[in-house]
Amino acid sequence: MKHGIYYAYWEHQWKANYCYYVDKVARLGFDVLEIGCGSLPDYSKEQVSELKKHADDHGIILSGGYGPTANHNIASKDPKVRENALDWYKRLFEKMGELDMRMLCGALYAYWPIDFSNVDSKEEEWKRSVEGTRLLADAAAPYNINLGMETINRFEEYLLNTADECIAFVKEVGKDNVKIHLDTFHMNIEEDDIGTAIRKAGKLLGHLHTGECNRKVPGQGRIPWHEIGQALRDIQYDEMVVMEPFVLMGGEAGRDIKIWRDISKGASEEQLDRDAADAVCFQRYMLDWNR
Ligand SMILES: O=C(CO)[C@H](O)[C@H](O)[C@H](O)CO
Ligand SMILES: [Mn+2]
Repeated sequence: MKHGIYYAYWEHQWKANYCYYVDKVARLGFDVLEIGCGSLPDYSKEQVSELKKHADDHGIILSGGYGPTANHNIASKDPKVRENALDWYKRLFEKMGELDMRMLCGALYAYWPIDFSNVDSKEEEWKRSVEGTRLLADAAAPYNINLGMETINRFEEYLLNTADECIAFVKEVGKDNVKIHLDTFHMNIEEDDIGTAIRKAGKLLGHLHTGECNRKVPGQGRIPWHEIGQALRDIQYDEMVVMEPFVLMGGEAGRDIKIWRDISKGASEEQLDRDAADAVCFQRYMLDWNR
């Protein structure tokens, strides 16, 4: 099991200087840095090799998170949008390949966060999404990239809210590199039983996000970590576990994640760093059955 953190814990925008965060997370005791992929297709050769060198020098694995914008919606009603989205993802996969990135996760089956004033019937959306995801999977396969279909709560998404829905979706897509991606924050809202949801996902679970009920770092809240650790052991989960805390107001991230108060309580960067370092120790202890 590899333990990671999403860079946006420290940031307000959906892009950043990832070299800075490679250095930081290595120092704090992580194995993985998850980066926001929105800017990657436009990276120059120099930017790619600088980031790759940082990651290699620090022994950090990079994974990719992406909340697709509406114009990158692979399930859009508009065929032109779907076509442009696929082209954009192809450019992304090329850059991810150069960076040795093997996981792209998020609401890749549609876009995020959803504008609920403009939704199609779930059945129609599902059909287009299955087709679009198959195309994405074929484009990602030559680079050995797995795609994590993130199961997201009802206030942000409407296609995949529960592990059951994600299991059905992934099975229908039927591509080896399309995996289930669960997130403890979303599961806390939607699942009857978090352990059961993980066990049902079983070998199809390809990625896991962690965070408390209010998106603080793991260990500062009331998510049932023992139950999750037991379930991960039951399915012998051996992929990445990436914490995704969000505690800062403002910017694109504050708006999309809906942070309307300073959850960090004015924490300095040093304090955020200490909390992350404590959280990765906690997460290894609670979840890593193979440690
Ligand atoms: O949990 C999430 C949204 O609530 C997602 O993992 C990411 O925050 C999103 O894809 C943006 O990167
Ligand atoms: Mn998540």
